[in-house]
Amino acid sequence: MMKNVLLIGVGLIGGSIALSIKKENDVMIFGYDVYTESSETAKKLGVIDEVVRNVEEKAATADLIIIATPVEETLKVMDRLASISPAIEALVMDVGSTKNSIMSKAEDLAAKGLRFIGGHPMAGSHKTGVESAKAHLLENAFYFLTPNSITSEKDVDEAKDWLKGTRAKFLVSEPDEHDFLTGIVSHFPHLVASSLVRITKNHAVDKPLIQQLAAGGFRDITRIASSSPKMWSDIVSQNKSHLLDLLHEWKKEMDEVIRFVENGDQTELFHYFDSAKSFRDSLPVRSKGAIHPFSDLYVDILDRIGALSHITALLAQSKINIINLSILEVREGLNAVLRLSFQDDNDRDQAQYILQNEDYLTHITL
Ligand SMILES: NC(=O)c1ccc[n+]([C@@H]2O[C@H](COP(=O)([O-])OP(=O)(O)OC[C@H]3O[C@@H](n4cnc5c(N)ncnc54)[C@H](O)[C@@H]3O)[C@@H](O)[C@H]2O)c1
Ligand SMILES: O=C(O)C(=O)C[C@]1(C(=O)O)C=C[C@@H](O)C=C1
Repeated sequence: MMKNVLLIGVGLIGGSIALSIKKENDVMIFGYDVYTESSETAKKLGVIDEVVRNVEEKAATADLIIIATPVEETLKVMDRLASISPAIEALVMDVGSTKNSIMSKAEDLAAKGLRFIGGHPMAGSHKTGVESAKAHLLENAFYFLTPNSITSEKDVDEAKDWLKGTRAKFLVSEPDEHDFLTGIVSHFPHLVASSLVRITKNHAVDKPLIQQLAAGGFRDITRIASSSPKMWSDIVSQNKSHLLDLLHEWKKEMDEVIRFVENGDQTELFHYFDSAKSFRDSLPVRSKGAIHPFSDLYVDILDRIGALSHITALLAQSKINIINLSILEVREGLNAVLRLSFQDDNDRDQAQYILQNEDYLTHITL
């Protein structure tokens, strides 16, 4: 029997989950967004089946409701759903990057009959909006589920079943453990990336050449600073306590770095970089999520006119879509490394095959 899914917040993550649900289920997906243009675009793209204007009416007949708004908005949407009378029967899930505040709200609303399970896919992008949604965005990524005290095993299984088309790997966790872990690997790095960009911006006022030079490493470490400011200001407000601890730890770490640099002690500096390198190199490169939102291929190229266009033309002829492209190192006349990002491993492997046949030296990892 056809089921009804109501998506509230029709953006990158909500749209991607809607597409993955469509793949596996006989469903009608109804989309509501504060910006009606977003839900209208989603309908044109086939991400949702119908644009919703009256949330309360659709919620009453939905089997599943997915809240995919910025996390401060999620709290308001939850209140709104809990105030519907008679109480809605749908399983309600969210996708927010924080879980403590949302799950404590869910505990409060459980008394009003709101059947809620928290969720957070650990993959995404700095891009926003339904135009960037992909059915396979969350493939192989970890997907946190945070049940509350009244969530039954049956609800957890129901949630996993709805989300099976994401091909994500589920992790059931306590909300506070979730916020601690994601604080370290996602939220805190975000603050650091934005602070690096701001320091650079301040210097660029007097020295505009900085903007031209900020390529390679700077772009790698600051990509996430291009994400949605609303999404991130909401996340930081909701994970305040863990982030304050981490920021104090970071200050101490920087004091130590200042000491190493002041002392000019090569051995201390070497160990500092070496221990960071060992841990970074040990991270699983093939898993999706925090480290690898897309599949990358590295290609050695010569610094010659037409070198880039030759590669992009070869891939275009085979209809392989390059999601992103960057040059990691280039000094005049020497080899450079071109990093090509693809939507998935399949595209990457095909690209590798084509380029190797043309005698390009390619690598999956650097
Ligand atoms: N972007 C990522 O990498 C990522 C990954 C995992 C989880 N998340 C979480 O997913 C959620 C959505 O993020 P996104 O990246 O899809 O953002 P997005 O900006 O692409 O989509 C959010 C959508 O919610 C809409 N919206 C805002 N307030 C609303 C409200 N009150 N009612 C209805 N719609 C409203 C916006 O108009 C927008 O279309 C956030 O909670 C975020 O923390 C994001
Ligand atoms: O790849 C990115 O652009 C992301 O920022 C994705 C990322 C992350 O930090 O890993 C960001 C926030 C989400 O809650 C989950 C994933």
